[in-house]
Amino acid sequence: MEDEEEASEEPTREERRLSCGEAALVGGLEERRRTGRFLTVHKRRRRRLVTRALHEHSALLDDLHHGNVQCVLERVWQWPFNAFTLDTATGGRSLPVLCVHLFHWYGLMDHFSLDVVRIWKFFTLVEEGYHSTNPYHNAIHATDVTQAMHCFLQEQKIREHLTPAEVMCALIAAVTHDLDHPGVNQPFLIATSNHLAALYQNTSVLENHHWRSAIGCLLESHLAEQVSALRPDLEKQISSLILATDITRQQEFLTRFKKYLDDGNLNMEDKEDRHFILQIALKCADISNPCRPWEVSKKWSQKVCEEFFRQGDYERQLNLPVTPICDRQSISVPKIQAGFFKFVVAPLFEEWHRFLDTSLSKSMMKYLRENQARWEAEVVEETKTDISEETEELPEVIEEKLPKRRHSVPLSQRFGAPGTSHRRESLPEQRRRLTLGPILQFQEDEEISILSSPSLRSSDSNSDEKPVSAENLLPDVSIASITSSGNVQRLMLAPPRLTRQQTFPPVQPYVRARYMSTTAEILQGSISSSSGSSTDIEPKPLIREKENVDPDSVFKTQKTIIKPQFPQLVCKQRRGSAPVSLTPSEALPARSARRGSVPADPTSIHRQSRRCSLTCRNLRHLQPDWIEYTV
Ligand SMILES: Nc1ncnc2c1ncn2[C@@H]1O[C@@H]2COP(=O)(O)O[C@H]2[C@H]1O
Ligand SMILES: [Zn+2]
Repeated sequence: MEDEEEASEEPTREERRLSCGEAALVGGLEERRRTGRFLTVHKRRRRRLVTRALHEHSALLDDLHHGNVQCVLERVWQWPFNAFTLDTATGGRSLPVLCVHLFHWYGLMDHFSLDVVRIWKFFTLVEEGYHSTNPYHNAIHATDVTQAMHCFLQEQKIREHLTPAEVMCALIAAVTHDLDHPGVNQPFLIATSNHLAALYQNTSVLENHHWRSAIGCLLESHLAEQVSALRPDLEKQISSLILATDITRQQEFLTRFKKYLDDGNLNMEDKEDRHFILQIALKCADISNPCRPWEVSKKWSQKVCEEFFRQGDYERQLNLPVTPICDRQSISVPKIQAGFFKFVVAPLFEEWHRFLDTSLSKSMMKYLRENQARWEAEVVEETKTDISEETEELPEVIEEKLPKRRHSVPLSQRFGAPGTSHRRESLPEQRRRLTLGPILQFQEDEEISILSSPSLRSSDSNSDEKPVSAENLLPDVSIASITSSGNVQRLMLAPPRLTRQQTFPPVQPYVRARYMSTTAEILQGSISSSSGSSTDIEPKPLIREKENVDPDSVFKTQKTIIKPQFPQLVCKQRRGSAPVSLTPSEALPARSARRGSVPADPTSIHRQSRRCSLTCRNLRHLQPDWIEYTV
């Protein structure tokens, strides 16, 4: 036996042909094989014991975990749905569990003869494409929006007219509508010279990226092959639905929707009108969290604000003007919510209710009003506290302070650690205009003004700062999302404790390949722009691709464009929106690179293991020059 083991340590012919990374992998497998016998014994013993236990106590045969999931899924058509509960019941896999369930429920598998394995693969890829470290834009948000969409699809006015293809598009668009969201908004990507902003010419940057990523998943899961006849229409519809979720286009859609309702000329027999209603449905689903029961709604509110505040923290650290809605030091969660509910959600849902006029729409409006009243009451409470704080101060001090910004926390705490929530009031003149959301600005006269300008607004506190550009953010920044190699070089020369922010794309090459192959398809012109929408910008080609793009060719082509800058160092980086600390001493060899948002932690082990085969397959592509580009 010893001889056998010694012999097995000799490199085989196959091993000799392997690259370094692959050899390490095979080595790992060999390691397992050697210890495998031991493990097998363990497994056998355990299995016997479990079987015996089940036999003796038949009640244990009931799969509790499965039972919980079934219980939640049975209520999936009800509006007071809690995506967090489903996520807990499914062990963090709410997205594929819900979607596969819905595909079954709608009979889409049978209708389109879809392979269940490919369906699972597709939804697993989608799930993995969401950044679990985003407080809000993660897979649970996708689950929540998909469930809302499912509720809307059940409404008679909609249901009786939809074709199976339209149902499938609506569900896919809902679940992929924020795919690979970096947790920061478009102006941030523009201000930090993210390559996505350049690729999509600063227009619907995220939404263009989301739908292309969705098509990437369809291709990689080989689901696209199964619906090849439908594919052009499918892609067109999915892209157009996702592009409609660009919140800066809210007014455009609302005006059109109102006109349809006023004129009464919506014809659900007409394909274009049905598509428009699906666009509105997805928009409503996307911002439907204020219409959920208070406990669920409040949780979403806190999560979305946490994500805004994180962005504000990044902006502060980058010396960028802090987007007012993202400034934890000057705006509170209740204020953000009260404004968002009143100026964004209510106007859309009022029209949606006018269109549906059912018990569902009544119920949503009821929750919306109740929740809105709660947030407004909290704002009043806050104001009272602020006033009482103010009156405690000496009159002359108040007088002195009046024309200035008022801070409820000492200025020294301005650069407090992310996560600490300090609220303070703005200048009196700033109070007149409540600026909400990184995108929308609400004025006191209750009009919404859409900030379509991609450039960041200047803030008074930063007006003296040097102009915003990636160049002058360096090397004194602690977070960067910089794609130019010159900047990257400068970053690397900066003091050792650098933290960098990755917004896109993930380090893991197979995911990169997926997105790149989507881009490649687009460049071939196989995906036409959606419904003539002006926001669906054809991307400037990053690379010229051959007809059938395989990951290898993508990486090779990419390499010809991007010059190596800092070998090895970024391998520790994982994908995500949260800053990832990185010091040269922490850098790992290339084979240690993992995909994700935060440094590896034990809780992510099960997810990692699911990805393992894909990671291994592409390990040889982890060339430092390519990885560096992805940061
Ligand atoms: N409860 C909320 N409060 C404030 N903003 C929200 C809330 N829910 C959704 N949003 C914003 O509305 C946007 C809709 O599109 P996204 O999901 O991309 O990003 C969302 C957030 O920026
Ligand atoms: Zn969304």
